[in-house]
Amino acid sequence: MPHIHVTCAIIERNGLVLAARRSALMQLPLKWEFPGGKIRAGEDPGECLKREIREELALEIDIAGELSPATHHYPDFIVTLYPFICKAKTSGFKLAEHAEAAWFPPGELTGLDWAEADLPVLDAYLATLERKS
Ligand SMILES: Nc1nc2c([nH]c(=O)n2[C@@H]2O[C@H](COP(=O)(O)OP(=O)(O)OP(=O)(O)O)[C@@H](O)[C@H]2O)c(=O)[nH]1
Repeated sequence: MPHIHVTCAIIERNGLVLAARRSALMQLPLKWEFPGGKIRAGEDPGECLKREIREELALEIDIAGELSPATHHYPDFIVTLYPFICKAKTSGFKLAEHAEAAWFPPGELTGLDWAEADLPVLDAYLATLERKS
């Protein structure tokens, strides 16, 4: 079974968080995710993430922190997500691959239909916000 290693970005700006919806043509069609992508051989995960966010959303980010990696077994592949908490330098983005993307108040994120691997990541992120408040 293939095991892929994927960075993903929890991008914050003005108290909102960016979530993106996979296109109908992608794996896990129409599921919401934290945008990112596969780490290339020898690539630094943070650099991978900045590259992916630039390619997919034309957005520049700064990395502010990271959460523990989370491994999930889908029926046909295993993914380990490497989640980073990021700050967007601007609010505007341009979709290159996703069906849609939008800025959400953190409390609304749990209402989205997430890729299963993201659920523990979302919980861990929301827990960091609880600890801050
Ligand atoms: N980017 C991203 N992928 C996720 C998340 N959760 C999750 O299960 N995945 C899965 O991890 C894989 C990442 O693939 P991708 O298609 O986003 O990565 P990529 O841009 O490097 O792909 P490519 O090189 O095939 O174009 C997909 O199978 C996707 O369904 C997530 O939060 N973000």
